[in-house]
Amino acid sequence: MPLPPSTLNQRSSRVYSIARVYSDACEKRPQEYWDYEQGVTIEWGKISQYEIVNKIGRGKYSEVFSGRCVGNDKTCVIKVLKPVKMKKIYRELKILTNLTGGPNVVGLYDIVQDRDSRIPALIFEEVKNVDFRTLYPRFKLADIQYYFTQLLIALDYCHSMGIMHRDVKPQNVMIDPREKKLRLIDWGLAEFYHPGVDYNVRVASRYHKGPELLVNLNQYDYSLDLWSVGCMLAAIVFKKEPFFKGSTNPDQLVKIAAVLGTQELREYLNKYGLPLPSEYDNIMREYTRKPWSHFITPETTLAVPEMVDLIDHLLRYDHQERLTAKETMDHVFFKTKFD
Ligand SMILES: Nc1ncnc2c1ncn2[C@@H]1O[C@H](COP(=O)(O)OP(=O)(O)OP(=O)(O)O)[C@@H](O)[C@H]1O
Repeated sequence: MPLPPSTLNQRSSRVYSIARVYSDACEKRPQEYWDYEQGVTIEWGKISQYEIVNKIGRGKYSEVFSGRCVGNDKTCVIKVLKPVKMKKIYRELKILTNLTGGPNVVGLYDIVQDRDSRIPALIFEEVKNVDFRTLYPRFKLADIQYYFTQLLIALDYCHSMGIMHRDVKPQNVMIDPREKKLRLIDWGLAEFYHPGVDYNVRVASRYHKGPELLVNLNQYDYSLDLWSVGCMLAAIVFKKEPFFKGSTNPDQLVKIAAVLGTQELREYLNKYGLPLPSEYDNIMREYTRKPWSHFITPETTLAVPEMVDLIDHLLRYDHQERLTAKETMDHVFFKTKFD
């Protein structure tokens, strides 16, 4: 039985931006692949198979525990979802089932449901993560090359599968340095990309939000994730965590404009025929673009020219100008040997 038409791939009446790569990744796959509106068929596992060991995290949308699988005594992570719209739960499940097994994507072992509350819990592989505030300050250029290649492999994979992560930030990149293992987690805000569709700009976490989200440019795409990668790299290299530290969402764009320039922001908006939202009327100032050398100090030994050039090609207002995940991996920074 064919599925009824979906609202998820309905194009806007004015299409002004389309992804430079993988724009047809969903359209070329069957509707069952991306349509989570009609509900998804879930093969529920047995909750009795898992035991909670202790609490390891609390997010906006979940409580996360380390756990044990009774059957094979393997450790796992149990993410108990908070009650949100079923549509959001279906989306996370559909995306995870499509991506699990992909390179550096956190592995989904099982989906179980509490008998009484019927609240779903997701069972994941556990990563022995070292907090980024401890790990990143110790990174040498070779470590950045290695771990960011792993992150870009995960991103290029999900983009090629028609999925934007939309919440890339250090807290969602689990790294086990002993095993040299990196896994991209938290697919709760991820979404399928369809060309010409207007997306909600209330995604990602403030410090890693791309300018497109802050100016209400709804036709964004995979390139949003590359802005967030640029923010992560700039924070590590210029020893400024986070690199853009806005106190509110509008202030986040002000912090970006103070580096990339206000005239350059206007040129970006003009290209796509969008106004600067009125919420900026009283807070945006005329900033001139700062050269990257402004952030170089005796401590920023990681800021070699290849690295600075890479950051420059990621932290671009214009989402269409940013390097894609693949282009980033091909950048000279990743081809240079550092010791
Ligand atoms: N597979 C895993 N291995 C190790 N730790 C994990 C794993 N999954 C989640 N965590 C921990 O739990 C925290 C919350 O998980 P997750 O980001 O998936 O939940 P969330 O409710 O969507 O969070 P947020 O509100 O930050 O988006 C993570 O930041 C991490 O510290």
